[in-house]
Amino acid sequence: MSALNLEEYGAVVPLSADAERLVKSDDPEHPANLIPQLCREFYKLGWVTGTGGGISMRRGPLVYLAPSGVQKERILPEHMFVLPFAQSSVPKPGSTRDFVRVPSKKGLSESQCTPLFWNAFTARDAQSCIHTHSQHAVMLTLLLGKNAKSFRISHQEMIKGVRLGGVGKTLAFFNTLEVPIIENTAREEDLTESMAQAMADYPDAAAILVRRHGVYVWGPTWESAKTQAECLDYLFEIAVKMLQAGLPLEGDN
Ligand SMILES: CSC[C@@H](O)[C@@H](O)C(=O)COP(=O)(O)O
Ligand SMILES: [Zn+2]
Repeated sequence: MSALNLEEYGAVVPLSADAERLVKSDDPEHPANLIPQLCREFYKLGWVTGTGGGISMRRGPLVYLAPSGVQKERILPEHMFVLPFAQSSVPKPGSTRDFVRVPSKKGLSESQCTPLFWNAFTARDAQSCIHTHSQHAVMLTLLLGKNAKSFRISHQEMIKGVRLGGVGKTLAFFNTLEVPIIENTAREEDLTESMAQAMADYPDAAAILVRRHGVYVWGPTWESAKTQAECLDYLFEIAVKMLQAGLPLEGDN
């Protein structure tokens, strides 16, 4: 039987046989417990309503993923998919994926956001990535207009909660925050290449906005990804209000 070396946990876990223990833990900080709990919080913020959006986390050599198209505020630890981080290619839904653990409940498939989460894990070495359908993000992309390739804002205190590239040093009050905007596609997974390209074009960006859809935000820890998602959502919301009030997003006049 093939085995996955979980060196960090001092154990070699045989694939399939012992996989259930990957999602059973008394530790509230374990991804299998945290993902359902955070999805409940994000639901209350309007970030993951109507089944879309979510969060993925890495733990050692593994990636934890929620199921697709389910009520995200009701998912349970036993609904988690677990994939090894080391994959020969980005694990797109429907392609060959080396699951370490799949839920026994029938009809579940891993989140359609999986290859997009993977972009953050591979290009930024992020440990967690959040996808929201926040109306603040969507409304901002509409107000900025079809030709806007990015969102820029300066002179806002909450900029200080955002990190360079999402994983580096925090920005300063006098820095200008810039978040690229990509066009939406019919299927979530079809955003994979344009998100990767935007991340390459904007190495300092901490997130990617998707026009008429939402945002992807990541961080070096789940706490940092959540903090940055909150700061960015605040900035998206205030930017919407500033644009509606006819105020410039950059400068301090
Ligand atoms: C209203 S559902 C929209 C979703 O298909 C899509 O935008 C999305 O975020 C996918 O999330 P998933 O995790 O596959 O349920
Ligand atoms: Zn989405």
